[in-house]
Amino acid sequence: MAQAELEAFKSSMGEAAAFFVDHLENGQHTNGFGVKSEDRDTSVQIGDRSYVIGGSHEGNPLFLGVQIHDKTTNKWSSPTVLGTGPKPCKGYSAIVLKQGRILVIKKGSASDDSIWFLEVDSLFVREQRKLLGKEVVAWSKGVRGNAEKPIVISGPSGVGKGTLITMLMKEFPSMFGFSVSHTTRSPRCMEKNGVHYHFTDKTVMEKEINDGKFLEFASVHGNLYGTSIESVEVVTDSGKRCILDIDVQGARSVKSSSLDAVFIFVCPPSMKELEDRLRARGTETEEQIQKRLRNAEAEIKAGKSSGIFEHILYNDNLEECYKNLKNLLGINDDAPVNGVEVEGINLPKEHTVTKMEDKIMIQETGEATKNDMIVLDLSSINGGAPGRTRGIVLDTVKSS
Ligand SMILES: Nc1ncnc2c1ncn2[C@@H]1O[C@H](COP(=O)(O)OP(=O)(O)OP(=O)(O)O)[C@@H](O)[C@H]1O
Ligand SMILES: Nc1nc2c(ncn2[C@@H]2O[C@H](COP(=O)(O)O)[C@@H](O)[C@H]2O)c(=O)[nH]1
Repeated sequence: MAQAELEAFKSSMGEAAAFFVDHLENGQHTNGFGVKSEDRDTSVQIGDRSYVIGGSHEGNPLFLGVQIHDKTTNKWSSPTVLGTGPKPCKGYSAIVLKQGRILVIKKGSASDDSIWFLEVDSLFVREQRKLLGKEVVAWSKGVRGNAEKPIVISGPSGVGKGTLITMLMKEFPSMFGFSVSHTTRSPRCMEKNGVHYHFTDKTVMEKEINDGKFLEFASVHGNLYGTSIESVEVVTDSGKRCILDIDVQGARSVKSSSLDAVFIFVCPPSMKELEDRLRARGTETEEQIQKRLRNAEAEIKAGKSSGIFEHILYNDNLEECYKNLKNLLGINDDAPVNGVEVEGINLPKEHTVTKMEDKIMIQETGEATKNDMIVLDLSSINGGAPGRTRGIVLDTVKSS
């Protein structure tokens, strides 16, 4: 589009402050068959709205921008953007999918950073829109293949969750990975930042929660704890099965999220034994021990009766409980010790994109092209914002 045409176009579309619109699509995107494959910004139209993808988000050069133009009001708006989105790059192809998603393909990017989904009217986005009372869109990174279900382990403080998880990770280091939570509590003497927890400040954590960076969070024994989306995805991306050690409130939030997990609750043999273990650990003051024991009663009740947990383990004899944990996870001596294979998606730098039902055809363009075509099968995609969109199947069709 020439500069003069662009200016005329921008004024006819209403004012988009400091946002360069390279081109806007016309009706071809409304039926889901439209394609954009030029440099810089791109846009797709869904109903009366154009979603313009490009530039930067709120002036931050590390975050790709999203703006919405509403045809009925002729107004531009900047939605709240949830999730961790792609960094801006040279150009994008975008295509409208079902269920309020836009597939965004980055041009010339690394294989683990090429496929993204912008959710504009998914279940998650609708919920967040209602919750926040404002316009919301959410990014989700596209990943090839599926991951094994994460494991959520809850139970009262001192019951032995950490001990069991450590045993599992020690015996199967390439199979399991720990989701490192954020917390506002102070580190214990042996605890390392980034290993046991991400120790953080309350204001910083609250800001990140508001920015949609957390899968769940809760106030536990007087401090704020939470699982960032990144903490889970980092483990899953490395091909390992993710383990979350979180309280019952957190487990409840995860249960109602898009993360399909296995939920395990660990019970103590008695309250007396729980108290003895907490005291023997020697990490809490008397006041904190009392607080944790008071909370334990309610947690055990909720753990047994809330319907969140499909497995209840009693940690009396440690070795026996560990064996039961391995059994319910289906780990026996014949189980493979490797995680899921992780592969990126290598896409040609210059390409055109077409859509046919659930398949996206990516055809290389340019002088050195071999005319091979990459097909992304999206018929089995699952998950989505605020986490990854998994289950992309990739095929290459060689030119004859
Ligand atoms: N079956 C068991 N028998 C005796 N002691 C145990 C048993 N399991 C764990 N312990 C001990 O109990 C203490 C508490 O265990 P652990 O720190 O793993 O609990 P936790 O559930 O992770 O607690 P928190 O929620 O506070 O992090 C530790 O000192 C641990 O060695
Ligand atoms: N909801 C969440 N609960 C969490 C998270 N990380 C840990 N926890 C729970 O907090 C208590 C106390 O832990 P401690 O390390 O201070 O002893 C324990 O029950 C954990 O399960 C989290 O990210 N979210």
